[in-house]
Amino acid sequence: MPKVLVSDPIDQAGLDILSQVAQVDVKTGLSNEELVQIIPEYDALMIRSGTRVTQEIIEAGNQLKIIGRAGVGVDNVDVPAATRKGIVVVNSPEGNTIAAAEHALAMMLALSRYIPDANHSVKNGKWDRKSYVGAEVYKKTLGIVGLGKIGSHVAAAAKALGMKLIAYDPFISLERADHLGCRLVDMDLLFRESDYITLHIPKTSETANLINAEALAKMKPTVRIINCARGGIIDEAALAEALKEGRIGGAALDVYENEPLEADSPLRSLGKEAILTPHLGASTAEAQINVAIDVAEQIRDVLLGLPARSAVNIPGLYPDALEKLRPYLQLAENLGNLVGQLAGGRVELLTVRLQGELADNNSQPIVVAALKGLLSQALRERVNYVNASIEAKERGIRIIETRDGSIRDYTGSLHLEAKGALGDHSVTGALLGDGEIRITDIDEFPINVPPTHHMLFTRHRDMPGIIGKIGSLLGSFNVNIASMQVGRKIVRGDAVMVLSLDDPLPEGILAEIMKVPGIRDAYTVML
Ligand SMILES: NC(=O)C1=CN([C@@H]2O[C@H](COP(=O)(O)OP(=O)(O)OC[C@H]3O[C@@H](n4cnc5c(N)ncnc54)[C@H](O)[C@@H]3O)[C@@H](O)[C@H]2O)C=CC1
Ligand SMILES: O=C(O)C(=O)COP(=O)(O)O
Repeated sequence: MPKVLVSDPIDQAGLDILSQVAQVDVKTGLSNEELVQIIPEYDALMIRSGTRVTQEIIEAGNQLKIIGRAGVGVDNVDVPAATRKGIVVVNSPEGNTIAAAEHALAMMLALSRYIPDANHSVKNGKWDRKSYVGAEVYKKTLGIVGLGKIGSHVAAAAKALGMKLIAYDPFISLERADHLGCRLVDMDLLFRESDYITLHIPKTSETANLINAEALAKMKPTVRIINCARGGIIDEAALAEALKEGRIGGAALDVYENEPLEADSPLRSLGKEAILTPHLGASTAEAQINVAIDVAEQIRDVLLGLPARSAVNIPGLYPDALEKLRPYLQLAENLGNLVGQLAGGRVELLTVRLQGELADNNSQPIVVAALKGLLSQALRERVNYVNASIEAKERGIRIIETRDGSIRDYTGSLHLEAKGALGDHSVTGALLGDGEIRITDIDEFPINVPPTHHMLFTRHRDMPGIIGKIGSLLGSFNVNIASMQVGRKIVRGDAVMVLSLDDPLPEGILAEIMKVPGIRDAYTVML
């Protein structure tokens, strides 16, 4: 039974799903060293924001197939390291959207009315109404940085509160912003015009320190900033200083550069103009059930050999597309494997041509599948859909993708050409109506054979007796032939022979085949 390590608190609903297919160990609060020590025995790791999955942990995880982040942000996972090692990283892109958006809205209103401090003072026996005269959000300008899932939900609610909305997000369309009632502006203008600024962007190298001293200096002295996105997007020291000096109106933070927040952080000593929560954006019962189920299902599926629906490091493999392309991915993998062997390894150029109805599809998964096949001789099970592109890049394999929808011999077919140690070789394959795969062309010789585990290819002169000789030679080595096909362009010209074999070819037989008069070349291929 596979083993799953759950290293952060996860709702029982997720653990129940994992338990159907794996031994589940919940061990929270482990140090990096402890994780490095125990990770080799696990097939999957399930986390939230509390576990930092470092390169060291990933490298030690020799059994690891999947890292599941029960939430959105994967900035605590070294995704490039996982990709290189062929480990799928999945998250739950929508499971906690509402929770995070509602937390940001709660922070905005609480900040405007000093609710945490007012509450604290009443509980401490006071009745102070003078100190807590707040501000209304109605008709104020809310600047939303990041108009994705959470930002959009915040926008809809803020609209209902009567706020004016402006947004900065270089990756969304004017139409989308318009639809949300938001005016798209540049970042500078957002900083200058906003009465409230709320952040809903991922932490990346571009967004780190986005709100620094320089940005703070552009803002209104009354601006209130809400960060329920990620720590490190705001320069905490600069923010604390601006608040202390009254250069901005307030800040509500849920996330911090270092979590837990340091005991001596200058943020902790701020007054009623600052609200701090301990990364509670996703902490609702509903969100925790959603993300736990979403990610546990994906871990279960990957452990069962099925694809994950929200992998962050498998390009282009979205569930709908995947379902449609699945038979073609198998075809691409078989053909990649075949052409790689025919080209004799050390492939420097792979041309992938999508033909017929296949030409209408996203080529990226097909190319990845072809590369996986191509590299599988060298890398065996170490290559998968996650790392095939990186491995190919590291080996300097150039890729050319083309499409030709007009080739309609079969509904959809795929043509691969590889330039390798043995020169240029090409293969074409198609899917038949019943989903069966056929190799339909090798080095431009038409054939029609299903791929099988053991295959023998020859290049020879089309002449009487050659097929019989090969047949009896294989028989003398006790190799059973499942099917045989000859492809030729002209009678008594050059030809190819493809044999599907039930048994592996024994040592030495290729040399014997090469001695048969008329044979120019012979290759064995294992798919
Ligand atoms: N506090 C908490 O507990 C939670 C925090 N989060 C954080 O919220 C973030 C956003 O989550 P979603 O809305 O679900 O993600 P999303 O992917 O739907 O939206 C992110 C938006 O940011 C935009 N963006 C990316 N780089 C940008 C840049 N440099 N400047 C401006 N916009 C940029 C993208 O175009 C996208 O529209 C997550 O990455 C995560 O870090 C998410 C859930 C809970
Ligand atoms: O989903 C996210 O990005 C979050 O920040 C939620 O973090 P958490 O799972 O509550 O530790």
